[in-house]
Amino acid sequence: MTNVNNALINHLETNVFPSYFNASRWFAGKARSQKDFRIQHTLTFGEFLILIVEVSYHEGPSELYQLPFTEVSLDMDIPEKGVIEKTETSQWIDAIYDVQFRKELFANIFNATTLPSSADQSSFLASIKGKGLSDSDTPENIESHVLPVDSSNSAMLFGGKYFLKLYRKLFDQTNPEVEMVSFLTQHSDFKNIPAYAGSLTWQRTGQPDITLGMMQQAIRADKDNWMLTGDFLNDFMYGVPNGMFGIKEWVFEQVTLLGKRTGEMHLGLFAPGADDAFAPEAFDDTYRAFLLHRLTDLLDRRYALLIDNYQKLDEPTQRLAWIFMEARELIDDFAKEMLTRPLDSLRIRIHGDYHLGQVLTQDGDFIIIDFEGEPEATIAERKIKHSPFKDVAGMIRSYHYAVSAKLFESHETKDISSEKLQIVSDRWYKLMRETYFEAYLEAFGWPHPLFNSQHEINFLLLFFLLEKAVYELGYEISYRPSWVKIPLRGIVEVIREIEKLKEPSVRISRLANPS
Ligand SMILES: Nc1ncnc2c1ncn2[C@@H]1O[C@H](COP(=O)(O)OP(=O)(O)O)[C@@H](O)[C@H]1O
Ligand SMILES: O=P(O)(O)O[C@H]1O[C@H](CO)[C@@H](O[C@H]2O[C@H](CO)[C@@H](O)[C@H](O)[C@H]2O)[C@H](O)[C@H]1O
Repeated sequence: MTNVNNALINHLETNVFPSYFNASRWFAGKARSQKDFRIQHTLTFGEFLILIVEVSYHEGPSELYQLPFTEVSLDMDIPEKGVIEKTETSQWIDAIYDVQFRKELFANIFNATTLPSSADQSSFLASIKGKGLSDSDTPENIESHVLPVDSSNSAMLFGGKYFLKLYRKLFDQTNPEVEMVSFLTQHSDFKNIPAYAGSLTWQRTGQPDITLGMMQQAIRADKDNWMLTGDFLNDFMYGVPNGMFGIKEWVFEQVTLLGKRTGEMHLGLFAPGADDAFAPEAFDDTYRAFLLHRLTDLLDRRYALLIDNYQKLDEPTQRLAWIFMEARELIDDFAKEMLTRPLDSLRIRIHGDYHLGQVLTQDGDFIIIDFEGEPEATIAERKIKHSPFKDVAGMIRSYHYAVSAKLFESHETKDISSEKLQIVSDRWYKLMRETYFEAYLEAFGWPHPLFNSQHEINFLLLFFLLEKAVYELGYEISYRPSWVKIPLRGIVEVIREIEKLKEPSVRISRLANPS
């Protein structure tokens, strides 16, 4: 049984965790000024411990992280990233690298066990078994390994059939992903997600449950849709230098299928008879004010970021940035319409961070993953119901990203003028957007309570396209400065569409060619 005394706790907090956490891919606080690392709870899980570590910062809210913990002998082969500390006699490791810990996780979910995790019985580790876990996959002989997926969480595979995601940064609530995946698996006909197989929750008396992990059926994915769309574009791009605009019928079929699956996902989430967490809601005043506030706040932050980084941008990107800055009033006026427009469409729980990378391809069909919601949003925001057009806008933006990234960054097109590339890229994007969107609406047999009229459809789609592109601008400035022009082009495109809705006299002048 793993044991930690006060001296060890102190040592870990002071001497070990600052460097260990900062070297871990899953730690989200690397760029923040860290104050301290404190083991807030040590939860007993069979022979193992799960440490709940609070990281506090000099500014902003603190964060909670989960670190499974155990001591093993020095001769046990542990990947470097799993070794928390080596002593002369043993090594302290992240317990996910111990086969016994993984067995314990699987067995607890399989048996839907609830274990006391503190001596005073005030907290429990409760496992739930989902419909996707077969009774015949008994824990005794199940093989397991940690997946090399290096992201903000850790992942394990059991018997080649079950994928378990262990959440690292914890929310003080049930993770939205568990709510979404279990709802779709257990209360809808939607089949294009990996079925929910179970979860592990930390339960505390008088406080909200905290999700520690979720298990789903494993997907043998050939690739994700970002890669698939890249293949479409590689094919398309060969014709471009020869003045050919050719898209294979197969591409339209795949984009149509994605529109259909997206529609079916939203139909699965449209559940008028469901309880409060999933029942559709109206565009009431509080929600409208929330949306406006969110967009205005995002715009303020993005304008500030753009000004701070303006000198680092190349000239064509600076020109796009200018169009965006000049259009602030137009954008603000458009955004304010959210308060006053008649909107009878309904809103529901949605994916929340929907893009081509979140759709895997398997056996010629699509499987949708990663329902955790938008990384920048708070946990409460991630559970808010939205128009499903927020997801649709996310996917449309993704097609725009795919074609922009390919045509403007590839060797094959380097001798073509940016004006010409812009025309070709716009044409490809519009065709995909239209194909995807038509197939999406078709899945509902429009009209539908989620999309009340063509006016509402146009307005909501434009609103969420704008919001998404403005969100992406921040993501690119922070992580991929050479791609800043992609969301800026997306913003300019929305500006042009807003202009079209206005009288010609208030159209702003085109300061530059958006290239
Ligand atoms: N059910 C699954 N089966 C197999 N692999 C999966 C499954 N779900 C996700 N993956 C793989 O793990 C990666 C990370 O999953 P994701 O849900 O995006 O986690 P994160 O939010 O930590 O990035 C995906 O890109 C995919 O390659
Ligand atoms: O890591 P997540 O999948 O949660 O999402 C974040 O990273 C995405 C990039 O990996 C980012 O997506 C943006 O870039 C994609 C291409 O790399 C593009 O397909 C998306 O349309 C675009 O939004 C996403 O915004 C961010 O939340």
